[in-house]
Amino acid sequence: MPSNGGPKVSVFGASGYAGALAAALLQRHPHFQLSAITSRSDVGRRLDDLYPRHRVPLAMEELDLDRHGDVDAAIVAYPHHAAAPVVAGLRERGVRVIDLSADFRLRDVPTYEQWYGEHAAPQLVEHAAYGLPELGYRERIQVADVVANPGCFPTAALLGLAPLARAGLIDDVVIDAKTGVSGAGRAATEKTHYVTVDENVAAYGIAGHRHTPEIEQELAVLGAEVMVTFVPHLLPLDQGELISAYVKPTREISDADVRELYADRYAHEPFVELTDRSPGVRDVRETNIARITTQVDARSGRILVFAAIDNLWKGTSSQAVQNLNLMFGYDESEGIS
Ligand SMILES: NC(=O)C1=CN([C@@H]2O[C@H](COP(=O)(O)OP(=O)(O)OC[C@H]3O[C@@H](n4cnc5c(N)ncnc54)[C@H](OP(=O)(O)O)[C@@H]3O)[C@@H](O)[C@H]2O)C=CC1
Ligand SMILES: CC(=O)N[C@@H](CCC(=O)OP(=O)(O)O)C(=O)O
Repeated sequence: MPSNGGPKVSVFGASGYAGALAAALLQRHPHFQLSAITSRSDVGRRLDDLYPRHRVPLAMEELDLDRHGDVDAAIVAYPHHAAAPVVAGLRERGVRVIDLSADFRLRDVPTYEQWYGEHAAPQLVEHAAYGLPELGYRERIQVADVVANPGCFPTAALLGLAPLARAGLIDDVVIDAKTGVSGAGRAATEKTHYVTVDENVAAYGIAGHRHTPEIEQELAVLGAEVMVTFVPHLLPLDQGELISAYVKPTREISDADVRELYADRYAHEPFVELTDRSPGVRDVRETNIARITTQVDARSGRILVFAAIDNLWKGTSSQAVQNLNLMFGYDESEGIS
């Protein structure tokens, strides 16, 4: 364990894909000290035994809020519902928290309960900052005690659509998304079984994926009050995510003007890459980068937007470290460039 004197951070749920990567990024971070990692089913097991490539030589411990809460910050990498009570316990101990689950992303508790069921810590919702810095949340994240790290699909979709939303250009939008299997977490199910996924591609969550209200909430904040059609597809990839968005614009706009809008909006964003080439998931693999391209379809007048991210990096764990950097006053690229 490094003792570089920087803020101490615990990672809860380190045996999962997101928690393990968060621990690995913190382990080699120039400022933070990875203090402890926890799990329920892998207590005593070293993380570099479970995930050798992450090279974190620490054993996972059983959660003890008093001991593991004696830190400056924590990353909670639990599933939704399980996260909220632990986030509340950490806040009672004064720990600043980044929650990777969906528990604090939706600002309206009834909307959360409609999509996820009963909320275990509704009193904390109004205190959470939405952890997508590029959407204009940097100042809120810097002072936040709870940061709700966005969902992976909302990260890609919102980064792809934000310039259009801010410009009042979205009349209607369909978001078609593709994801690798690691997005479903470590537990194997029929949906993620090799035999189901290999050589296959299929839509899921068709009747309404739970990321839909999160995307709508943030588009509305940016000025686009739209009902979104969002359909994800599962591909035989481990990591990576691509969204293809089809926007009916509120007014006619040229391809050059759309490109200029994006270039202006993202000119100073270290983690947004604009490209003329259709972005692929391999272009952003194991990076905190969102790679985006736009194209106006001259025939239909629709604006087409493509955005690729790595679901475990910008979609989750490296974005969490980006947020942690902001919360503790470091350059937001530290440890994730
Ligand atoms: N994978 C991805 O691409 C993304 C994930 N996220 C979110 O990040 C969080 C973690 O995801 P991911 O790592 O993929 O999931 P995993 O299923 O891989 O890991 C979940 C972790 O939480 C622990 N856990 C599971 N159930 C409970 C429980 N009831 N109480 C306490 N701990 C529990 C698990 O270990 P153990 O059972 O040993 O305790 C494990 O450490 C989730 O909220 C997910 O939605 C967000 C964006 C993208
Ligand atoms: C392949 C797969 O199942 N992916 C997940 C997305 C994971 C994620 O980003 O979302 P949360 O943090 O909101 O769980 C899903 O569609 O639910």
